[in-house]
Amino acid sequence: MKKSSQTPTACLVLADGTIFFGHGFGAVGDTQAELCFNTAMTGYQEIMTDPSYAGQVVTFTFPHIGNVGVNPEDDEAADPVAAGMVVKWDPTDPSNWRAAEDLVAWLTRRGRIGIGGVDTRALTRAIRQQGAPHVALEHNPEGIFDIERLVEKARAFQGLEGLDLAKDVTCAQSYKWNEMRWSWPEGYVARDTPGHRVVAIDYGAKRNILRCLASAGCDVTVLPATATADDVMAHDPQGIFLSNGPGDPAATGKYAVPMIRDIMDRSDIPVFGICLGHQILALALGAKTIKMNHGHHGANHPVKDLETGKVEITSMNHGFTVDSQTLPQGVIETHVSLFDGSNCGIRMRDRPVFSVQYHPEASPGPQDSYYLFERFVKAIEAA
Ligand SMILES: NC(=O)CC[C@H](N)C(=O)O
Repeated sequence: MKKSSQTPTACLVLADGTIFFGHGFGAVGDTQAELCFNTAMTGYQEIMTDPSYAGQVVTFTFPHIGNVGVNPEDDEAADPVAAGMVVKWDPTDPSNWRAAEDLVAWLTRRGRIGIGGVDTRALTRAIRQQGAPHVALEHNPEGIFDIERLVEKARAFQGLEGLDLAKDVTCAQSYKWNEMRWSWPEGYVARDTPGHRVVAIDYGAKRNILRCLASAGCDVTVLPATATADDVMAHDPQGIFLSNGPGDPAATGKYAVPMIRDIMDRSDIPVFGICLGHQILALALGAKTIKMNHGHHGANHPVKDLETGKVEITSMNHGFTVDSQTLPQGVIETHVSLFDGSNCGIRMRDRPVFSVQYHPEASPGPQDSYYLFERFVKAIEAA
């Protein structure tokens, strides 16, 4: 482990005035955000580059962060999106054949702040008790902190409720996606088909989702979040995919929700949504979404498929949830979380339209849910 100085060089301040001092690493400066915790034991790079983490600082409950370094293949987006990271142990030097760079150099180069030496158990308990707090995080090698200013900064953070971040992280222009997965879950192979025309709406799409769609046999065209139904239909799609993404799903109510309603009024095209895409689809069908206390972020969340009785271990990252009490007639709840009973999947009774709250692309995480990509392709083939 790298030697760490005794003087605190970073400071995490919660809006209620609680202070955690630690060792700064990565970029120097400060940031304000909502604080969450992630329980995954692998995948810190994928987590930091998942666009759904915009506006959030991530506390890693697993202490070995930095041990496998970072590499260009594991980026889920062009740049890290999470505002910062909180860890228990200072990042170690990497020891892995895939490492192209060490985490600290990567964070510094890419402008993201880290704090090490934090009691992440105490912090995680605080997050569970208070609900995801608003925080300010500063890294200052001089070790001089204006705590009052940081408390004010934390309090001034608007919070994710009502915040539309999907339009900030979406692509500027449409593009084709051709890359496949690097490897396949047991029992699956890449489909060598001419490819079904799929339009993927990018609300902050993770690259591995697009890889999974391509690997399952989709010819993927990615469109920006604000694409209209006309823009989508101009591609003559056989399937429509709604991606994951950051912020409050209800805040996309002016563009994404009406676009999906419009598409469903005009056609019977199969629709598949993941995470934010799931929430936006639920809103379009007439349900409501609500903010959770501290959300679900990890790679170990058990989900029950209510139609088969099977339990999947899933990867999750969400702070909002679909209120299953508000699902309208004709929309079936297909999956629930075995942690808290919250909604994890829906489908329309009489149309090939379905979505899940969790991340079947498993990046990082278990591969149990890959079957959903195949289900989407089979729905396209049956349509
Ligand atoms: N991963 C996601 O797509 C997150 C969806 C949404 N921003 C939430 O936090 O619930």
